[in-house]
Amino acid sequence: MAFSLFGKRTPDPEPEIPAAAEPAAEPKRGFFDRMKQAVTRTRDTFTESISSVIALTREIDFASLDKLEAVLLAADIGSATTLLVIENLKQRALRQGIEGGAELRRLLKIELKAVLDGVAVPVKHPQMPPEVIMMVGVNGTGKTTTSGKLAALFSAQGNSVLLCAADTFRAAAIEQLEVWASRSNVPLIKTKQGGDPSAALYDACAAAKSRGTQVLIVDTAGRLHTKTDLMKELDKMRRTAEKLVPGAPHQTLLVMDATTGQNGLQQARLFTEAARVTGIVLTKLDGTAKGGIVLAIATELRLPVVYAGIGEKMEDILPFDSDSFIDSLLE
Ligand SMILES: Nc1nc2c(ncn2[C@@H]2O[C@H](COP(=O)(O)OP(=O)(O)OP(=O)(O)O)[C@@H](O)[C@H]2O)c(=O)[nH]1
Repeated sequence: MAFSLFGKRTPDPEPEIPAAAEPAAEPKRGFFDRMKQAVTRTRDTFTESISSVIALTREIDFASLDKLEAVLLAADIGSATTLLVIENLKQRALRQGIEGGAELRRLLKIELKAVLDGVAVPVKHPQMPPEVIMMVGVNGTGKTTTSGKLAALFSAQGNSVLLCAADTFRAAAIEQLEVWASRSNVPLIKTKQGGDPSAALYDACAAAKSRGTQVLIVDTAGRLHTKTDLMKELDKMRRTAEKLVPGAPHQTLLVMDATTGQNGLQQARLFTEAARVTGIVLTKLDGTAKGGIVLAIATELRLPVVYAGIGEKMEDILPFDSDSFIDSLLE
């Protein structure tokens, strides 16, 4: 993956936004290593709780699977996922037996991957640029940061990118996005605080079309108001975008904070009902033991996690991949 985007470094006008790493400061780690590092705390908790079952050398019986069920229920993977996985393992045990802990671990990995792969949806990229990506979600989940990181990532992959600051509710969000834009050398369209987000989006769509820009990333406001208001605002934005760009927004990414665990799911539901969400960006996967929420998202929201935020720096974003995630969780 091309993460070689840190040659240029602009001075930091806003100290609260962590600076991108210097090329020499971070050794180039592979994708898997970065995912593994990010889920360290989740893995530690998970491994510790299931170790007594996984360590068994005798054939796995229903009592062991009930024990596994109890520890999975206590983890953040959610009850629906747990019940599904345990039921499948019990069927398997009945049919052909499960030799011991090592075999159980292998089967558990297969089951958990199947949960994630069951909701993977291919993105419908537009035939003509721009591809419009709208970022939605509750305050503080990391929408602005993620918009900046994605702009840098897509641009490093050779795409022309435009950022749109449609979070006109919080003045600092516009300034924050400006910093990210200048860091990644990506142009930005904004309006003043309190302005109409749809007006900013209209200008951005028009600019992206006339400039032949490939990707337009739209940072929206994250305030949690009533579902009706939220729907109205997001609907208006969608209609505005579609007027100028057929099929826009092509992706609506809901940004969720992994540290909020199961609580975040409830708020996420509001957005999935109000905006036609196509995928999840799960931020702050680093430093939380609640990474198992990825599985609850799949079972309960029926949406794929498409990117994972693994830190505060510009390069701290990974395209999500179920194999790397589950292999990192259950080495
Ligand atoms: N550790 C870590 N911190 C993150 C990550 N993503 C975002 N953050 C931090 O989370 C905080 C909130 O991020 P913002 O991007 O301002 O959140 P927002 O959703 O745009 O907030 P509003 O504009 O109020 O809606 C910032 O301090 C970010 O640096 C991540 O993947 N890991």
